[in-house]
Amino acid sequence: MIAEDLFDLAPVIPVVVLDDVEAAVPLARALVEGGLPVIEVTLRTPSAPAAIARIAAEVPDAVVGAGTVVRPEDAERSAAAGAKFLVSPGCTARLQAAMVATGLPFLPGVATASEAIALLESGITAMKFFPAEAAGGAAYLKALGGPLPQIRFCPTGGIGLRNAAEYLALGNVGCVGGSWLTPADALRDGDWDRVAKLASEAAALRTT
Ligand SMILES: O=C(O)C(=O)C[C@H](O)[C@H](O)COP(=O)(O)O
Repeated sequence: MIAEDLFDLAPVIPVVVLDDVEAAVPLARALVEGGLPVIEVTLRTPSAPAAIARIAAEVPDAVVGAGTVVRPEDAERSAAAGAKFLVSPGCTARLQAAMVATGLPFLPGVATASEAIALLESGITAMKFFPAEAAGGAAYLKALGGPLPQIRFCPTGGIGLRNAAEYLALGNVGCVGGSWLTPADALRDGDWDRVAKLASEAAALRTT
């Protein structure tokens, strides 16, 4: 799998912050059932590597990756846990080298033309655009597509059902990411029906 393949699997990548590792498998099943098989588990919580491992082992239809990869060792331990892809909010040469070394597809984060060009110099054409809304939103991303049409982005940060379609309509957007599919209270209460419903609403967004 290459990073661009993630764009073809689903219009939305749920960004998951998991405290309870026991929630990982039912949560992943609910997202898959709703039509969103690509799942990003952020490394913001200590349970993330175990959650990734559980989903990789027990939910074969899910494509589980690691988010909030900010240190080289984050890339290594995510790969060891069984992550199928990596996502970072920004990128440095060291972090890029560590992600490349895993052999996994990855979406490095950028917010400016210079950051995007630096990655293009390494042949990387799939990137995360973060923080999407705060950095300028769909209008900004559309403008980047003028001089840099070869890059496809996964915008993340401030995206929800209300504005996802605006991004997905852009030619340089492969998919969008966001945490709105997995509200903290739904995870706490084990309300998997609600998660599946949010996922199916989002899965229906694909316009192409
Ligand atoms: O954790 C990471 O790797 C990030 O880079 C940031 C997340 O993608 C966003 O925080 C999700 O944004 P919201 O949907 O606005 O909650």
